[in-house]
This record gives sequence, structure tokens and C-alpha cells, in this order.
Amino acid sequence: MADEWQEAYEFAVEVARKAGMVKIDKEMKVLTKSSTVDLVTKTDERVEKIIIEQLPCTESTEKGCELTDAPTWIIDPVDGTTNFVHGFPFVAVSIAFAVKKELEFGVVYSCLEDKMYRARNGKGAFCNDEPISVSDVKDITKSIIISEHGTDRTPAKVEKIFSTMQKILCIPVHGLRGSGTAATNMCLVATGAVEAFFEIGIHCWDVAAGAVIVREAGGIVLDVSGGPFDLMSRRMLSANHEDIAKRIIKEIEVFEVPRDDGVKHLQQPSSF
Ligand SMILES: O=P(O)(O)O[C@H]1[C@H](O)[C@@H](O)[C@H](O)[C@H](O)[C@@H]1O
Ligand SMILES: [Mg+2]
Repeated sequence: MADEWQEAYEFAVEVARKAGMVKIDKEMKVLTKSSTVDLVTKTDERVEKIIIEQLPCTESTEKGCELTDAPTWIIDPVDGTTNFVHGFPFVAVSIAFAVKKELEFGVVYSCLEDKMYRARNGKGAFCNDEPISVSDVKDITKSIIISEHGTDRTPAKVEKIFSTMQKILCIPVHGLRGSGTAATNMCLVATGAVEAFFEIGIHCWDVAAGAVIVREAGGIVLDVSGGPFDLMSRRMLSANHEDIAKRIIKEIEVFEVPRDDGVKHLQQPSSF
């Protein structure tokens, strides 16, 4: 059989590039989503419309995500909306495609850097058409780790996030970073610029494309407990190597977040 999804993959790259032609506009209309610091702009809506109109066979679901066996696009039109609003220069368009609940390919266009990341199952990961691969550092004390504090400012959760970051910083690691976009953070793992990125509270559309890119670059994508990655769980750890992942998992203070698919929290068995 011909390569069934190759055309869709190539098309997604072109759509991401067109969608990424967004401009930082100081007059942009800023709205909020789940909290006063969870921002969305009219540009997010405009870019989403551009993408949905161009991708074949799309039915848009406004809220909630249910992954079925049907071929499914998982899109974040502007990942890093807060950056976008402030002119902080990391903003990405993220487009992933899943078939039978398995991610088939992912495209992340970091538009202000003009970096097009893409990967397809079994076909490698690329940035601007150059193959990319994760770092070979296995010693956590020689690593840079990314985490984000997200948009939930419930004091108990913020405390856990910062306590985790403090423990990781004091291992010690070379540094802690965060670009403000999960999609870009995962591409930084995939290129070897950092060894790992983890976050609790991200959504499926933030990490679906990045997950394929990290895996195809030779990395791993897991649940923050060490169990298998569950796209709907809003918990994700991506790393260059199992040794780095294991060491980080020891320090992560996990907290509950409602899943994207509304299913009650599932216990993730650790594979370590
Ligand atoms: O809402 P957008 O699409 O900009 O994305 C989110 C980022 O991707 C997270 O890493 C980040 O931590 C924030 O939660 C941010 O909201
Ligand atoms: Mg996002």
C-alpha cells in the first residue's frame, strides 16, 4: 500500500508555515481562558481558523478532547500565547495527527525563530530539513532541564511546582530553563539543547506534536510518574535518556489536574 499519511504530513508542514506568519501586534485583543493568567488572543482564533480551513476533513471540537480511532488532527494554533502577547520571542504553531489513538506525525513551527520541526513515526526528526537528535548526556549534574509553572496559580500547586524545581536545581543541574511554550520546549529536548522537559497541567494540543518529534530524535516521552505517556492526562516528561528521566522523577511532586478527556484520574504504573 502507498505511504498513506505522507501527503497529510507534508501538507501539515505547509499549513504550519502559513499559520506561523503571525505578527506581534501591541493592539491585539487579549482574552482569558481558565484563569486571568491563561491568555488567548484574537490571533489564536484567526490562526486556528486558517489551519482548520486548510486541513482536509476537519471537524472542530470546541471543548474537551476525545481521542477516537478516527484520523484526528490535534492543533495548537499559538503555543506560547503569553509570550506572543508580550513580545517574548518564542511562539509556536503545533500540529499533530493521530490514527487509531496513536500519534502518526508532529509538526512544530517556531515562527519567530523560523524553525520548522517535524517528525513522522519511523522516519526521523528534522529542524529546517536537517536531522536532529537528543543529547547524549546521561549525568544529571551535566544537564539543563526545562519546566514551566503553567497558568494555575493555586498556592498549593505553585508550592509543589517550585519545590520540585528547587530540588532539581540543587541536585545540582547546570541550569533550569523555560521558553514559555511546551511545543518549543520539546523541540529543545529533541535538538539536544536541553536534556529534559516536564510539566503538569499542559494540554494534549501543547505536547502531541512534540511527543513524536522527541521520540523520533531518539528521546523518550513518559508520564511524570515514569509510567507510559498518556496524551489526555495533562502530565508529561520528555527526556534524552532513561537515566535523566529516572533522576527527575525522584524529585517531581505530583499534583492532580483534571484530564483533557474528562475521565477520572487514572493511576499510572511506573516502568522504572
Ligand atoms: O496556552 P498556550 O497554548 O500558550 O500554552 C501553554 C504552554 O505551552 C505551557 O508550557 C505553559 O506552561 C502554559 O501553560 C501555556 O499556557
Ligand atoms: Mg499551547
